[in-house]
Amino acid sequence: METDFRLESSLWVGNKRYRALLTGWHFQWTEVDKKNRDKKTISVPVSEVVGVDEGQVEILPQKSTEDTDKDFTVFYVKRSSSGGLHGLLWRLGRIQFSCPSRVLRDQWTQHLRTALKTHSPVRPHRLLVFINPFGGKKKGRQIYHSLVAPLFELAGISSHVIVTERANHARDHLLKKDLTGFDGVVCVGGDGMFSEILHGLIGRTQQEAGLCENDPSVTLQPCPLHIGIIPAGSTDCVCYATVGVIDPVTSALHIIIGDSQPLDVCSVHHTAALVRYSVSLLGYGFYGDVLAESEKHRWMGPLRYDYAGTMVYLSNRSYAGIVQYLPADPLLSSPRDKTRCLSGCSVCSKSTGRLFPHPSDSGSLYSSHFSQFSNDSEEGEWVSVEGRFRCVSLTCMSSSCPKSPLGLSPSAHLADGTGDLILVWDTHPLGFLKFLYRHTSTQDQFDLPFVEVHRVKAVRFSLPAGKEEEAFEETGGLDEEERRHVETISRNGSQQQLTERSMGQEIANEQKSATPFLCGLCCSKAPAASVWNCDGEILPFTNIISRIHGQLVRLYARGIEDGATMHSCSEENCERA
Ligand SMILES: Nc1ncnc2c1ncn2[C@@H]1O[C@H](COP(=O)(O)OP(=O)(O)OP(=O)(O)O)[C@@H](O)[C@H]1O
Ligand SMILES: CCCCCCCCCCCCC/C=C/[C@@H](O)[C@H](CO)NC(C)=O
Ligand SMILES: [Ca+2]
Repeated sequence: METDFRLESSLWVGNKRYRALLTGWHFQWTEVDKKNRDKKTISVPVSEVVGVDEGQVEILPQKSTEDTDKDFTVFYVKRSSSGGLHGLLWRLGRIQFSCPSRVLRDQWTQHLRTALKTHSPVRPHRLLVFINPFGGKKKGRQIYHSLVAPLFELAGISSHVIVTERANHARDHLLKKDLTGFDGVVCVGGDGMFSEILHGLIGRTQQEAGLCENDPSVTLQPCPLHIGIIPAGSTDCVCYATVGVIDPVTSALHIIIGDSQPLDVCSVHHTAALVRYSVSLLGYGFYGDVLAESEKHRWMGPLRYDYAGTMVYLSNRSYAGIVQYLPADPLLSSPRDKTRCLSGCSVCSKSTGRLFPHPSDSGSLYSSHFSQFSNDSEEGEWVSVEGRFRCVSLTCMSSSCPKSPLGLSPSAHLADGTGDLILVWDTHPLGFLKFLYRHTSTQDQFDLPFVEVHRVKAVRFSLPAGKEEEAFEETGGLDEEERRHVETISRNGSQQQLTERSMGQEIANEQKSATPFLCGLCCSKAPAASVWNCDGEILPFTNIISRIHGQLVRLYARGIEDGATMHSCSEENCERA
């Protein structure tokens, strides 16, 4: 196989002579001096070659080609350090070769193109792109058209672009419209836009598979379309945690070369109905209160989270609750094992076999039906704890973000089929501050006596008996519309739920009146219940059941690259800042 693509010859770059070599998996070029001695080599995996063009090609300020008949240009991924604890920035590298003859030039371009097709079979050809024109600093359109579209064009990707006109436009399109011919869906925006795509694609896939999303025991069908995220929001946590940097060009290059990163998704249910999906944070207590408080100060922009964080911290709240969880197999990994889920993570790779067993395998951990909601299953026993909590958080991944470079749970895995449940018991204000502060450094936030972390497959939360009534009275309970909503979901399935009612802003608005913080600093009586923050949306229910679905979606990403150990960095395909 390797030898089929082998091509080696002398080529020129400007007035320097190079020996270029294409083997099956790598394209490399080595400068050769006048005495025929090798100088530096640059080696690029074929899978990271973006495109090959005849002539001398420039893409900036716009694509132009000087069609000399002995030249060709190769575009490839070039890395540079992000300078932080995190991943590597990717840039478009470009090199123009001159050949002694046109025949040799054609041989090079043909061989490179064939190698590309053979070694990068999963590259997208056609993409559906949704741009939120109002996300983040409202630069989504500009980011896409100036930084991303020229790269897609260079790589021969055709895209159908939709600029969204309202919240849930992208989600509804994915649920209802013809998606034939698309290889993937790209969102240009923040975590809220990603969540729309997530809900649209998961819903569409289950609809087509005839599966009911309401039932937490149903094994959901993984989505066939990949998701690409071009970060252009005020919070881009999913992008940061799966790519390692928030950078539109890096993300566009991951999409172009067809990188594929499976991602666990948590479904959240109330009684017999799906409420929402979550990937980064399902948080009750502190994170719920911060979101509820920040919604009241949207005009502050991204600063509202800092403001709300401070106010909620000062309000010094804790909440009573019953948390039940189904532990994951402790022999496979632990949230305190000090490992990090990096590109090529072995824990996630091993999980793939467990999550998607061959039909002939018997006795697999994940049978076709989720029997984990009963205690008599061989898959483990539910553990129950009750008390007062500062916060209860569940995350399917590390949830690293610029504020917390290692994340809510630094050793969580993107695609191992489990989530990390973090229980922060009621404690004195300084203790809680220490816990929060440790998120911003490399200090272990779990190494505190009032903090527990468990790797889990499912979680239930309920208010203690008696408190339910109290919370219901404080929040006004479910209003008539919400009751109808739940009944509708139970009767008709979640598709109707998704299309009938936006789960986002309306709920946030309705719940504003119920926001615990309203009784916050100024009143004496602390509220009995907080609200759930589900990836930045407030949930309309307190008692919930959630289940982690392993590798339910795939992103155009590869996890965080560890700059220190990157093979290609040592081969000078890396520009260190
Ligand atoms: N055209 C539109 N008009 C209004 N809202 C929209 C539009 N398109 C998308 N949205 C909604 O905007 C919300 C926020 O979008 P996004 O995540 O892209 O930006 P953000 O600035 O990071 O968000 P946040 O305000 O949550 O931090 C999403 O939940 C999405 O549903
Ligand atoms: C004294 C310093 C306190 C610093 C506290 C830092 C804690 C940061 C933890 C951030 C976790 C973010 C998890 C991601 C959540 C997203 O799903 C969601 C939507 O974008 N974002 C928010 C803010 O809810
Ligand atoms: Ca996980």
